[in-house]
Amino acid sequence: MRVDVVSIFPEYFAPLDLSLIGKARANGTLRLAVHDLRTWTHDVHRTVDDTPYGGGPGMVMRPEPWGEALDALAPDELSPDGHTLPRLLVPSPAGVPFTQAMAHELAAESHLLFACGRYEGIDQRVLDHAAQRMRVTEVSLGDYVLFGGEVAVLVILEAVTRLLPGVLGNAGSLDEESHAHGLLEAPMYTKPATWRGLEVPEVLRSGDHGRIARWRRDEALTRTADRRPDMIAALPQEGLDKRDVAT
Ligand SMILES: N#Cc1c(-c2ccc3ccn(Cc4ccc(CN5CCCCC5)cc4)c3c2)n[nH]c1N
Repeated sequence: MRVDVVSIFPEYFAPLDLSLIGKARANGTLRLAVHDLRTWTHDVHRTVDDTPYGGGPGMVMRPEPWGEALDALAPDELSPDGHTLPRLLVPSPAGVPFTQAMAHELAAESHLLFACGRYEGIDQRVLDHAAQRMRVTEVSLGDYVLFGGEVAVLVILEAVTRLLPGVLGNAGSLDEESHAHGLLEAPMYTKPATWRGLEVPEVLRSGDHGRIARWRRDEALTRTADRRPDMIAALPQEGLDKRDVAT
C-alpha cells in the first residue's frame, strides 16, 4: 500500500518509523511518504492560511497550496505502473466516524492520500475540486476537538496498517480483538498465576478450551453490556439471546 500524507507539521509523523509500522515500511508492505504543505507555497513567508470569508474565529487554510499538492500527489495521468488515483482522506470534526469497518475498507485500497488540516480547517473548494476526480472522505475520530488532523492520521494509519497482510505476526489475534465480533474483548492475563494476592481466573489455567471459550464469550458480553450497550443493540439478532448478557 502506498500512503501520502500532507501536513504543515511533517515531524508529527516521526513515530511512524517505529515498531510494526516501521517494519512494514522497511519491508515494503507500506510505502509511506510525508510531505510539507509549504513545499507548494511561493511567497517569502510560505503562507498557508488566511481569514475566513463571512467572519468567525481563527484562520482557514488557503486553497492554492492544497490544490498544487493534490495535483502533484494525485496526477490525472496514469503512472507507468498503471497507478490509479488515490482515495483522499481528510480528518475533520465534521467527518464521518472512523470505525474498524472503515479501517478494513481502507486496508483494501492501493493508495491513500491524507490531507492534514490545521487552524479552523481547509477551504471547502479543495475537497470539492478533488471530489471531481477522486473519492474524498472527511473522517472524524470522535466527538471532541483536536488542534489538527495529524493525530487522526496517526490513529487511522495504525488501525489500517495492522490489517495489512504480514504486519501482525499472529493474524489470529485480529479475529479475537474488540470490534472484530461486535463485542469488546475479554480480560487478558499472563504469568504469574498470583500477583499481589490477585489470582488468574481458574478457568484460564484449566486447559479446558471449551470452558475457556465460553468464559471469554461471557466476559465479553458482560463488559460490552456494561461499557458499550450501543454495541449490544447493534449485534445481529440470530445467535444471541440478549438474556445471555449479564446485567
Ligand atoms: N479527525 C478529527 C478531529 C478533529 C480535527 C481534524 C482536523 C482538523 C483541522 C483543524 N482542526 C481544528 C479545528 C477545531 C475546531 C473546529 C470547529 N470550528 C468551530 C467554530 C467555527 C470554525 C470551526 C474546526 C477545526 C481539526 C480538528 N477534531 N476532532 C476530531 N475527531
